[in-house]
Amino acid sequence: MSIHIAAKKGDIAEAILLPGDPLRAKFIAENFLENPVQYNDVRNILGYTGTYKGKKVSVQGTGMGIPSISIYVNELFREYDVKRAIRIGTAGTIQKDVKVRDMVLAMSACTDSGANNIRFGGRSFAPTATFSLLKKAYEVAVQKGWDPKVGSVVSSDMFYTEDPEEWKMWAKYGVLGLEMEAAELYTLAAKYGRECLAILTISDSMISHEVTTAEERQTTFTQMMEVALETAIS
Ligand SMILES: O=P(O)(O)O[C@H]1O[C@H](CO)[C@@H](O)[C@H]1O
Ligand SMILES: O=c1cc[nH]c(=O)[nH]1
Repeated sequence: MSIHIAAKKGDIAEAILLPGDPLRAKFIAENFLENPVQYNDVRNILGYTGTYKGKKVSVQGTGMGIPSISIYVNELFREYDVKRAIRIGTAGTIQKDVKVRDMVLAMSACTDSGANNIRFGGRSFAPTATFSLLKKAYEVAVQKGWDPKVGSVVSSDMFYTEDPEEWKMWAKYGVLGLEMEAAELYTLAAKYGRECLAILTISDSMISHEVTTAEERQTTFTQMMEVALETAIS
């Protein structure tokens, strides 16, 4: 047991998928894993372990934002020996050629978060995905006939920014989309020497203002789930 996860050592696989939404974790467990067992319901942050194509995989919600994912990933790395952590999240597009429902593989994650300012005393760390996972996820997606976009995202502390046009500054620098957790996952993976990747589905557009429903975000972004599971067991 850790403070926020009610699992015994060994209950959680070395490879884990990390959606922000705990109900996305439940959906994956119920629709993709064989013999899923729920190991966590503390704070309704649901966690499950099962097998995928015969290999042990876990999936667990992280909640929204860097402080929340930081708690779960710290505990998963320190107390459960998780070795491979793949975030599967949603993001807002800030580029015209990245459309709603597109898949984004986050090669790197910029951030405005206070977390890395505290850690690095104002110096700038470059949170980066593990190349072998990025390569595998890209190959799986392409092999399935999908068209993943690869590039940087920004993990922001603010969903509702003071300046609603702030995203344009990131867009000018080629950043593909907005989300709220990848930079912390990548930073902690670097600290603990683990593998990490964030696979995102575009759920809304800052440019066209197109949005998807909560139901869609929970249950229909299955391409990234499949790519994440194939990458997790590779
Ligand atoms: O869909 P998830 O994984 O929660 O990811 C995105 O959605 C939430 C905001 O709606 C933030 O957590 C953001 O990173
Ligand atoms: O953090 C997020 C997630 C989805 N869409 C956004 O605009 N921001």
